[in-house]
Amino acid sequence: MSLAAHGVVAGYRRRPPVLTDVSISVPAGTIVGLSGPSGTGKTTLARVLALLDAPRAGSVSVDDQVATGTRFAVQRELRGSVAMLFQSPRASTDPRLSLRSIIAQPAEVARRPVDVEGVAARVGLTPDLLTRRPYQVSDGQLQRACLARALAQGPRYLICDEATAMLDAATTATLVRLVEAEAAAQDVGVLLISHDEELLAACCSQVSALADLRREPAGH
Ligand SMILES: Nc1ncnc2c1ncn2[C@@H]1O[C@H](COP(=O)(O)OP(=O)(O)OP(=O)(O)O)[C@@H](O)[C@H]1O
Repeated sequence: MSLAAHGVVAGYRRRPPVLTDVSISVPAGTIVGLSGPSGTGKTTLARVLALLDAPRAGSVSVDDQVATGTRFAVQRELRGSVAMLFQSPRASTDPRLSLRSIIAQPAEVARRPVDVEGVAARVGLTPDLLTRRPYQVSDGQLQRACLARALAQGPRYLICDEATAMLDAATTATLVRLVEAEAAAQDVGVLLISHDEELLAACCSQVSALADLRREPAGH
């Protein structure tokens, strides 16, 4: 059981591809680290693995089932199977919504029942915070709400793309412990993308540099 990219080629519009023949596997229940210099394509790979963007070539599979589309066009069985936690909780939340609505939204769109209080408790958000809007909570609290939103979808895999880069050391440690607990308790496979080599070494069973996942086409 794993989330896997097989020979993925991906990029933006007519520009040359950012990723060339990249393969990676994130086994269920494990935390795999991904490092690499800025601008080399980690977020691009994350978005392809999260079934948000389609690869130009190659494929993504979730528990051996190859994804046939992206977003809402992905086959029903894989919808919501990969969740993503982004770097900036403020950029990835609607400032007009309460934390309760933010957490519930993706599950509601997918017409799935969601236990907002339960999932909020799992990430350490007290009920009084659920009525607040993003500007009324700290970055750390908002990132917890984003994690709760991701978990509310019942994902089999979670991709954290520099999700702690804007948080202080103590909040980073708390968030990472929460993610570790989810991986262990729910058998969620996690891809942890970070520039922080110490963080990756501390919590990942395996760490890859993006450059090592890439095989240049023959002749290059
Ligand atoms: N929406 C987009 N349109 C066009 N080019 C893009 C877009 N997003 C990213 N790129 C380009 O693709 C390349 C890879 O970007 P990407 O964000 O995947 O790298 P990254 O390794 O995640 O970087 P960072 O560590 O800074 O987040 C960069 O050259 C970037 O400028």
